[in-house]
Amino acid sequence: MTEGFLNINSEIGKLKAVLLHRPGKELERLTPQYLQELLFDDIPWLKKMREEHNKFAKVMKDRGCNVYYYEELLEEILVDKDVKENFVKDLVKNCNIDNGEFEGTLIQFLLAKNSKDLVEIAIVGLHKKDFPDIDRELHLVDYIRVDYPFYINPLPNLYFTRDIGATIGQGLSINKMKTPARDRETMFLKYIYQYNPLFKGESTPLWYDYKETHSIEGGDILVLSDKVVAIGCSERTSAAAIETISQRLFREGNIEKVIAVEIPFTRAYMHLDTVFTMIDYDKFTIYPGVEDMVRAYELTIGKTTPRVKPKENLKDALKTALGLPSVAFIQSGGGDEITAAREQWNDSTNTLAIAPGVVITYDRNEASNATLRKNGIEVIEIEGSELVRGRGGPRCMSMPLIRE
Ligand SMILES: NC(=[NH2+])NCCC[C@H](N)C(=O)O
Repeated sequence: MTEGFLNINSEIGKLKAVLLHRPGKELERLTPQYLQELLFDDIPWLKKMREEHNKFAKVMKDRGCNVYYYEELLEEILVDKDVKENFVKDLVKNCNIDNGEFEGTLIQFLLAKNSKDLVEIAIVGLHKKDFPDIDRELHLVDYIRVDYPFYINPLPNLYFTRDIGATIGQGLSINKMKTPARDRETMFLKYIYQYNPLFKGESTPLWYDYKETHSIEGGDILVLSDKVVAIGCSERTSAAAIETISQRLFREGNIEKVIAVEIPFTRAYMHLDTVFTMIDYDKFTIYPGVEDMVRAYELTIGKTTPRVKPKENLKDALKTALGLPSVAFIQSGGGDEITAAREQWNDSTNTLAIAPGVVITYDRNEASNATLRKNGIEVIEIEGSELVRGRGGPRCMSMPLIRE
């Protein structure tokens, strides 16, 4: 088997390649009416957001990391006629048009676009007013959805590339998202995985597929070492998915232990990485508000499903699984309850380690950043006034592909 491209054996090894998506016009399709459905709490200002995102990418590039863009990888594969045809059909199928005749018209409309424009529509969406006014017989569904603005929904959450897929070892998990708002994002990743030569499909094991039943999202997946993965059991990631992926990692990969971390099922803590991230070999940052609420379970290989052993607490579970004499939990928020809660909402604990003890964070989380520095961590701050409005930080906005 040829060497694959992907390689992630830790959360903290020097970051060499990462997958991002630069926020685009899909963000300008957010309106108050559809905020909740599209998983936003506020409407960002795109121009500023893109500036912030460019700086985020630059910080990583300056430290020797290759930055790949989702939209570019997708564009590259769509120059192939057959891939494009399948892609367009899948795209339209995903839109629940419920009108076979119109579906055909839409497919022809999209096939006539070049790769760049097609990717743009696939991400930004297709507003009804951007579709040529054709004479067609209206079906019941057209009357019923007359007020709904889109034929193809926008994907404003795509810049949170973390959640869509997760590199574990040399393989990839193409995640099954919990909500329809993000479904299509993972379908795109599957196309990239299958057809972009970068991913060398045949030498990259697939740990999970977006077509499976139970949801799992990348914000819950933390690769702690070449043998240990932590997976949050959360509002977004189900216990059943954790069992399925764990058993595969044990059987077909090098992973020996999975620590399932049960966190409260609520929007503020949607994924494990919104309250807990790894920042050095033996250091983690954690939101103090959840420390007593999380429960940890150790999963190891079983006959058909993994064996599950409840652990005393998270710290203990990490210490034994990683074989460390001790692990340090650095509490976010600088010791004040109100500050900690406010900064957690603004992703203070969603740090992205780009090397052991070196993390990228939002500058706005002043108290949490100061605490990290006091604990010997190098903190690289980026501005995130607009980026944060989608409820995600540097970790959510990045999907690591290669770490040293
Ligand atoms: N890994 C993360 N914490 N991602 C945050 C994703 C935020 C996004 N608006 C969502 O609700 O899906």
